[in-house]
Amino acid sequence: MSFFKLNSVSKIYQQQWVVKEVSFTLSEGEIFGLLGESGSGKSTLLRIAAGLLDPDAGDVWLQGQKLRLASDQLIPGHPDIKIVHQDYNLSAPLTVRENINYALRYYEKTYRDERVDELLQLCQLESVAEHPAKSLSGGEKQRTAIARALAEEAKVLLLDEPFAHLDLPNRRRLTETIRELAEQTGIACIFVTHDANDALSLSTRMGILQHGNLIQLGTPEIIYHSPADAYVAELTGEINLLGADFLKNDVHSRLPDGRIAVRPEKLTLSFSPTIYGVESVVKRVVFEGSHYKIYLQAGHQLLKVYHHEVVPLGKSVFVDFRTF
Ligand SMILES: Nc1ncnc2c1ncn2[C@@H]1O[C@H](COP(=O)(O)OP(=O)(O)OP(=O)(O)O)[C@@H](O)[C@H]1O
Repeated sequence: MSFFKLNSVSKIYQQQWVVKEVSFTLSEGEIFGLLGESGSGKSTLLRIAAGLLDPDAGDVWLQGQKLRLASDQLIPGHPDIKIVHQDYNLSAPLTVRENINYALRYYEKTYRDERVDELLQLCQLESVAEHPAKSLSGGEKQRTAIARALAEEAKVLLLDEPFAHLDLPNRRRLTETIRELAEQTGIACIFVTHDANDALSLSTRMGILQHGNLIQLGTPEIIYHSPADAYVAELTGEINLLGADFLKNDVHSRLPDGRIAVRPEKLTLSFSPTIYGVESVVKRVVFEGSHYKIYLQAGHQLLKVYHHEVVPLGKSVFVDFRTF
């Protein structure tokens, strides 16, 4: 029995599939990233998973129990499944502590105070506990919204674009918070994002949504290194899509369209001929911090390679494709 399961879930709006027969499962403590472009159906799927929206077909299961339809309930949703929306929905004049406390207003005071302290610590909010919500940074607001959602213990946490509008330090902090939450409480988490880096770095497993279809499901490593098609390859990072005839040997696996997908970091560049090296000319050089991205022309094929030092424009170099 899986902990949390979406079983062939579909949603149709105006005769269009917005979500089409999507199935996946989550174990306890798992963090599942749902990656897709704007309009791919991520928020719709998340609302169905929360029990807030009825699917047109399929069902959602938590610990072997089928979720009741939203339309069958006075207050839609499930007590063990919490969702944090993009707008946070905090009470601006109240402090962080008060915002979390409010979610526990029906509980006895001693328990409430203890639980709020625990959540402040878990969500790294102790230093801003007495600050009003309106004065918080985007990252602090997001963590407060998560703490409030988790005030009553839950089994599944659903996050709609949790990294949107966050700068890099806040993204890192939130990543850490979500990881710790999953490890310490065993909560299963689904987050939706249109940013491949967030999905790759946080997910234990992830799914790619395109026009409502879940086109690939797997660990970040599998999806990054063995994308199902050119769309997934391009969505998840820099990629060289080599024409079907570009490489004579078949050491690289091919995409369904016959092309070969190779990440730039898998290629090596040398300045003297090598046995398998493909001769090419440097067209453009871009500094990207940890490396230079070198654009090369090899016959009709444009290539991208990462290199540790700058290379002069127009120089002839050799690219080796054997390295994996
Ligand atoms: N209530 C509705 N009625 C009609 N169409 C809808 C409704 N809700 C969503 N849609 C459509 O369904 C599609 C998927 O929307 P959804 O919000 O799930 O996508 P998304 O991947 O979350 O997009 P974004 O990243 O922009 O939030 C879009 O084309 C949207 O216009």
